[in-house]
Amino acid sequence: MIGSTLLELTEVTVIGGDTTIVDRVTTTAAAGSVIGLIGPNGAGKSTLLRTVTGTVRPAAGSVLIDGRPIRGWSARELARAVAFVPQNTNVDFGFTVRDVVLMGRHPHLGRFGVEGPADRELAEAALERTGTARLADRVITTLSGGERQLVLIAKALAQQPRILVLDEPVSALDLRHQLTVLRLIEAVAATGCLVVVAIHDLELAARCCDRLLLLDRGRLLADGPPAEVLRPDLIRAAFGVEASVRPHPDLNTITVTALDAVDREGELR
Ligand SMILES: Nc1ncnc2c1ncn2[C@@H]1O[C@H](COP(=O)(O)OP(=O)(O)OP(=O)(O)O)[C@@H](O)[C@H]1O
Repeated sequence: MIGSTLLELTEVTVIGGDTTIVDRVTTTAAAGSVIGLIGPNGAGKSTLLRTVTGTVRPAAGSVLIDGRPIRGWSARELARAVAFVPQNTNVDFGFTVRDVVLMGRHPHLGRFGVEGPADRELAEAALERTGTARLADRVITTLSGGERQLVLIAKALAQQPRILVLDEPVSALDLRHQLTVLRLIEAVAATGCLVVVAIHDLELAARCCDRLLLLDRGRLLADGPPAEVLRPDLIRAAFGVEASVRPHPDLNTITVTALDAVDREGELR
């Protein structure tokens, strides 16, 4: 169930070199909802996600969690509230999968940093939920890209965050594992967690997100339910493609098919 506002971005602006990477983005997101971040390569999706995880500091604007600016939060406080699954799954050399998932518990451990039985149980549960329990004793560097992606999702689940931030979580996954992650996202949101996910697959985005934010060259071009954002004119303006957008024949969702590349400097700007 969608709850009250948990995350508020106000006029968030990020500058890199002499480029404005994120340009005055304002939005809010409620606990228990799934927010999808879509847009072309280089639109600023990862950068915007990293303003929520606190790893990128906006040049202007504010990021609030629970009404409090995260600028003043300690790294540990932030890590308790926000879990991040990055796009490039660089992993810690030599650790087993179980060790990596247990690391998700670190922000919650006491002064001596020792995991207890409850932490181990949460890690095992996260391994089960992501279908990675059979890999638990493997060294993470020996896993395939998709397996690694699932393990990092397991680590984030073990963290029990209030906000789960995922950057392209299904990019390396086969159809079945994409569904696994889709269901996990739904299940995590049902527990009251806010899920913010950057995703290129517009059909998956439509299926799993309550709301989509369409970013284009750092600017928020649209913010609303999937059916309102995945319109041919908006897709043309952001992605530079003519697209066919149709109701799905079997499911209560929509299909998006790119037909032709067109000039991106379209009618919307
Ligand atoms: N430190 C920086 N200095 C200059 N430009 C940067 C810097 N960091 C990122 N950029 C640029 O900002 C733009 C947005 O990058 P970002 O990774 O946020 O995009 P994205 O929407 O996640 O893209 P993709 O879909 O390709 O992952 C890119 O053009 C990138 O090259």
